[in-house]
Formats: sequence, C-alpha cells, structure tokens
Amino acid sequence: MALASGVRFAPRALLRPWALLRGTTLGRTEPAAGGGGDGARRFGSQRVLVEPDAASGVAVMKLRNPSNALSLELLTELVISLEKLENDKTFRGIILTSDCPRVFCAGLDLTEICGRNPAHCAEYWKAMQELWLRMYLSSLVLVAAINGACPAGGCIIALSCDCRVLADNPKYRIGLNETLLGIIAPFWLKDTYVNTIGHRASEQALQLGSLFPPAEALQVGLVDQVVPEDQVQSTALSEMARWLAVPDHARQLTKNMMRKATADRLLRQRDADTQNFVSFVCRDSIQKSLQAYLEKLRQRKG
Ligand SMILES: CCCCC/C=C\CCC/C=C/CC(=O)SCCNC(=O)CCNC(=O)[C@H](O)C(C)(C)COP(=O)(O)OP(=O)(O)OC[C@H]1O[C@@H](n2cnc3c(N)ncnc32)[C@H](O)[C@@H]1OP(=O)(O)O
Repeated sequence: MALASGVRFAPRALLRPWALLRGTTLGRTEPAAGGGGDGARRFGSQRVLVEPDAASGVAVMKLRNPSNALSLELLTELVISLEKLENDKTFRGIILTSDCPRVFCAGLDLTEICGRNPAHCAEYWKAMQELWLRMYLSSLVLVAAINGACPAGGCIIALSCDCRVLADNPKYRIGLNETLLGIIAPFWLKDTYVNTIGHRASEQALQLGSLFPPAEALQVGLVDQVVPEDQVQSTALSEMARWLAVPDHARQLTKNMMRKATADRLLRQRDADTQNFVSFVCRDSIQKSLQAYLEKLRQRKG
C-alpha cells in the first residue's frame, strides 16, 4: 500500500487492513439505492459507505460509526476508501458526509487513547497523521458536506477538504476545542487552522477552544457556505461542479503548492510528533481527565 508519507509509517492496522475488515463489505460492490445503471455501484465497509457516480466522476463517502468518533478502524477504512478512489482514474472528486444523525464527526475516539498502552496510542496517532496527510494532499477535490456537530478532530477532517458546506443548525458547531478538554492541538492541526482562517483568528479560537455556530463559522471563514439542512448535499454538489470546472492538472499543482510546506513539516517530524502525543496522553493527569470527560459524555446521554 502506497503511503502518503513514504516508507516510515507502517502501523499494524494498515499493514494488514483487511484483517480489520473481516466480515465487512469493503471491496464488494452492490447496486446503489435507486440506481443500477453504469456507475451506480456502491462499495464500502462497516464504517464508510461509498456511493460512486462514474458519470460525473464524483463519489459520496458517508461516515457511519457511532458518533463518527475516529476509531482506529474508521481511520483505516477511510484511508482504504480514499486510496481506492484516488487510484481509479474515473473519479475526480469526493463529497464527504455523515450517515449519523446530528453528528458529522465527534473527533478522536477518546476510547482509543484512554486506558490504552503507549504502543496502542502510538499506532492510533500514526493512523490519524496518515489520514490527515492523505486528505490534505489528495489530488481529488474533497468537499465536506457537514450535516452535524463537528468538534476537534471532526473539524480537522473538514479542514483537510478543499471546501466546506455547513448545515444551518445552531447545534452543529465546528472548531478546535482541544484546550477546553485540557489537551493541546499539535502544530499540524494549528497550521491547518491558520491556513484556513488566518493567524489572529486561530490564535483566539485555539486558546479559547471556540466551537463556532454556523453564522460565526461562515464569518470567520471556517466554512464556505451555510445552507438549510436539506440543501447541504445539493450545495456540496454545486460546489463540486465549480471546482471540477478547473483543469485537473492546474488545480492539483496549485493545491500542492499551497499545502506542501504544511504537510512536509509533519513529515519531517512525524516520529517526534508521535512521541509527544504518546507521552502527553499517557500522563496520569491526562488519563484522569480523559476518563472524567468520557464519563460525562456517557452520563449526558442518559
Ligand atoms: C505538548 C505536546 C502536545 C502533543 C499533542 C497532545 C494531544 C493532542 C490531541 C489533540 C487532538 C484532539 C482532537 C480531538 O478530536 S479530541 C475529541 C474531542 N471530541 C469531543 O469533545 C466531542 C465529544 N462528543 C460530543 O460532544 C457529542 O458526543 C457530540 C459529538 C456533539 C454528539 O452528541 P450526541 O448526538 O448527543 O451524542 P452523545 O453525546 O450522546 O454521544 C453518543 C455516544 O458517543 C460517545 N462519544 C461521543 N464522542 C466521543 C468521542 N470523541 N470519543 C469516544 N466516544 C465518544 C458518547 O460517549 C456516547 O457513547 P455511548 O453510546 O456508549 O454512551
């Protein structure tokens, strides 16, 4: 499997991705609902459903994990689906959206880093880096159709796309709220934020752990459009058409020119970034606050 980073990254899950997917439908195709014609075959896995439309060259990728928390399995399945579409010259764009009601993506799956050993935390963080690198540098046009809450790691997934359309619902807030959980966004999340909304706005939003409701997200430039919920998908398709109207080679080289330095910074320090992450999250104090936070989330439900 070709990796965005070259040769250094080889988490067990990605070396044996199919082992994780035993019993799932990844690799199998089935007719899309209401489809059946050319290009209407969907494929997917337990946690990622892909609805490809060969005629338009656009695939809709739907996340369908509980709360779309980024578990190791979800990260792995996302990378595999992305790679599959990247390698198929039929496709020029992906619309990324959620199949879970009210949540686009809940960010890091905190159960992957709470009560786990350092080796697991390292494997998990490398998978997170890998997904970000692949999305951020993807040659395809990625449009995020954000149809639910989008905190922290969810916001990073959205920021890795080329364009963001957010549903106009005050509950669907978006931003990097790490500081409020007592954790710190690593430099590459910070860089992605700065590249999108600028230095001063990022400085404020990161320190305050701001989660922006739709109108404010639009104002600060975190999203490109805010539309009624039932128009998110159609607006994402219109945005996609606008981006696909540009010749691929020119758009791809320009994207690379804009993003490469940010990605290279992580590639140069990937191991150190992993070590920082692991030593930080494995501290007793951080483990205690993660535990308390997870407990709060579980109780809130009841
Ligand atoms: C100095 C060196 C520094 C080095 C770097 C160090 C650290 C870097 C780490 C930085 C990166 C952090 C990025 C992150 O993503 S942290 C995660 C942040 N995410 C959140 O805070 C979101 C928490 N979730 C929510 O706010 C809500 O769940 C919601 C997304 C708004 C959805 O609300 P609702 O629809 O009401 O769903 P529930 O709240 O009932 O949740 C359902 C279910 O899902 C569980 N859950 C939710 N989020 C997570 C999660 N992120 N991880 C794990 N599990 C989650 C929740 O507990 C419920 O579970 P049960 O059904 O089992 O009860």
